Amino acid sequence: MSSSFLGAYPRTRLRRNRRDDWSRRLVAENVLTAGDLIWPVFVQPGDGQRQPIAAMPGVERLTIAQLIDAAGEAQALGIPCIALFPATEPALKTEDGREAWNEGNLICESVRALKRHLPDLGVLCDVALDPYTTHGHDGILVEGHVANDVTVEALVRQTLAQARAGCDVIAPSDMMDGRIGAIRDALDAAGFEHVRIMSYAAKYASAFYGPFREAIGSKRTSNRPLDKRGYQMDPANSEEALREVAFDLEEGADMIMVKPGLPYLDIIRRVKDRFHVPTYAYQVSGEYAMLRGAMDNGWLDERVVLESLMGFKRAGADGVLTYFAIEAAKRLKAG
Ligand SMILES: NCC(=O)CCC(=O)O
Ligand SMILES: [Mg+2]
Repeated sequence: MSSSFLGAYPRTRLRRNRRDDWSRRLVAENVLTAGDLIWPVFVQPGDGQRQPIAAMPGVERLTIAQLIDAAGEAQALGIPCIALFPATEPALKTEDGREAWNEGNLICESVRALKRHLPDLGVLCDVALDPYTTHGHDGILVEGHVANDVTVEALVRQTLAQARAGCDVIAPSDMMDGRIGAIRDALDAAGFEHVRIMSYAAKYASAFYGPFREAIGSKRTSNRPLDKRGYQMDPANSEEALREVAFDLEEGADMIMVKPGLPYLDIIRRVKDRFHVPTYAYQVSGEYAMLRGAMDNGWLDERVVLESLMGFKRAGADGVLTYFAIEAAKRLKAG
């Protein structure tokens, strides 16, 4: 025991700094601001009503016109960037997911509209085939397995379509080997050397993505969830996550992501300590559903939103993709 604890009472009292609001703020080690948030938004075709997502109460699919309004609100709240995910019409889905590189697809049209109306808001586009394939896998199947290299060629086509539409951040979420290098080369060759890459570098095969699949309409009709363990990481592994991140950085990633968030805070910390690069967490749909469900039932109060986001900052994340972005930014503003 250190000498400060000798005698009847401690000389060093950690509670002193906790006594008042001003000194708590003065000693705070981490801060969470709206500038740390990326807001994922689901876009739907047509010009109908906002569509609720049953497993994500409070989250709705938006038409492009509704997206522009919502994105304007996000920007006004200080959120730097939004991420777009499409609810693709079933008729447009194919074995090879070719709608992904159709320059007129819902995502490309959304990006063009956003850039026209809100040129200073960052726009991030996911790169992977799952919203566009009939089978729901992130790539092209050959003999029942997602084939790496033909999928990478498809992802490059998808990337270029999104970059031409005006996308600022390409975010490959497919976990194919070598895709970051291929995408970087293709972007540079096409004159898009300013377009950033945020790699989903350590993306785990997780059951926490369940509600997302409903949101983009790639949920299986059978009860058996789609098995993506052939390309996404095993939750048992963390050394492997460091190798994934190392390769993606070598291949040219500007920012890297760990996904899901809350059950993988240890990975964020290890990645940050090892590589010292811009690192992001994705608080995924299942994490949103857990917290939202508990709040809606009165089992947890709403402070859990900012507390969960601060957890990512403390773990070493520079920012968080979160469906709570608007709500969190409003809370931060309210103080
Ligand atoms: N590529 C994006 C996702 O898979 C999101 C998962 C989620 O929010 O559950
Ligand atoms: Mg990889």
